[in-house]
Amino acid sequence: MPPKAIGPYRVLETLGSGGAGTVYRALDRRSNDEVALKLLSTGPSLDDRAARRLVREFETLADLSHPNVVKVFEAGVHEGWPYLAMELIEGLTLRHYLDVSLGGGPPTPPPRGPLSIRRTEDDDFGSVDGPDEDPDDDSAVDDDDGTFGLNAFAEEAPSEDLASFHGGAGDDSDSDDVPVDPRREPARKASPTARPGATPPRMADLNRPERMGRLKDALLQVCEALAYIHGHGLVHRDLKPSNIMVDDDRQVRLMDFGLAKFLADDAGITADGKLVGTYRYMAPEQILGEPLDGRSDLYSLGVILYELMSGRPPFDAKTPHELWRQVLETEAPPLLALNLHGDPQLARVAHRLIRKEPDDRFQTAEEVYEALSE
Ligand SMILES: Nc1ncnc2c1ncn2[C@@H]1O[C@H](COP(=O)(O)OP(=O)(O)OP(=O)(O)O)[C@@H](O)[C@H]1O
Repeated sequence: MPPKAIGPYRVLETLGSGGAGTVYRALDRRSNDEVALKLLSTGPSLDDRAARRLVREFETLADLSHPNVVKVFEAGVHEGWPYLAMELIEGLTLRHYLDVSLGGGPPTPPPRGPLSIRRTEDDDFGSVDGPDEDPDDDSAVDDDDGTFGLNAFAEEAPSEDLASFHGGAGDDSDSDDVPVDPRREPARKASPTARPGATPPRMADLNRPERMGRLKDALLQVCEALAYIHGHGLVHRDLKPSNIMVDDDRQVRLMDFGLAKFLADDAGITADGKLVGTYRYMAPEQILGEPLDGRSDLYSLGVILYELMSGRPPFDAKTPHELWRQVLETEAPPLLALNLHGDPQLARVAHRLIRKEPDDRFQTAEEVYEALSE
């Protein structure tokens, strides 16, 4: 049962839950405006000092204003748990917006005018209707036939407990002060990722011009948002498809910005030893607990692009340990080997974004924007 009220907000319904808490549709009783209210269920225990820090950090965010960054209104504390009031987005997360496994994705929005962002004249966003595909054809075939597995679009649970990778309860090793050490053997598998009942889409579905147009359009807007926050000296730290929402007008909003930083220290580790972020999208330097900058977000953007183009993440493993090994040591399979008819320019952009060394990636979101526009 959701709470009836949180601070000055009346809770109307539950919108969804994630690793860090639950999001409600709520009414601000002071203004009668509807907001999205995120009640965090993880994080520091909120003594007075932590509560002051929460309010201070989110005051900074509330000052930010960009059409592609979700507006944060205020932060508060409800029965010891922090909450954030933010702009209510009527739309879908990027994953669902581009999900072809549910019978072709959401209804095609009507064509709209140019976005408020820069765009080159020859951008090709494809026809709105796309080529004829049989929506009933859900034949499950394997990767060799050009489709991908059931768990291709799923995400892992974030904030896995590092202690669980250190040999379990009997392990008295230095788990408290070791941020992330991929050489350690994990004690258990990563959370299950398959989405029950999902039908593997075909590569032809992934490559539909209408879908590729939506993907490119959304990513250009993500670049705008990243350029803005990086320009303010901030790093998102947990960029992934579920933290990107697309509203009914196809306007993208970057979500959960600032949360990872609030929940963790500079190395991305929480007070109780958890790594904040979502493994699949983490840059090598983030896994290693090294200092992050905007290029770490660009790595995450590359994973998103690779995954949404090929139907599988660049590094796919059953355990965090194996995933970290791959991210640190191996090269991702060529995207165009997985998706023979994928867009070569977008594939090049994805591969450059997921380079291991930040210096070898695109250096700014503006550069990525330009490359996506070519
Ligand atoms: N501002 C918002 N407006 C409308 N719906 C929202 C908003 N923020 C979140 N939601 C909805 O609530 C769901 C849960 O969001 P939440 O941020 O808790 O989870 P997540 O991003 O999927 O995972 P995590 O917190 O682990 O990163 C989202 O998938 C989205 O559908």
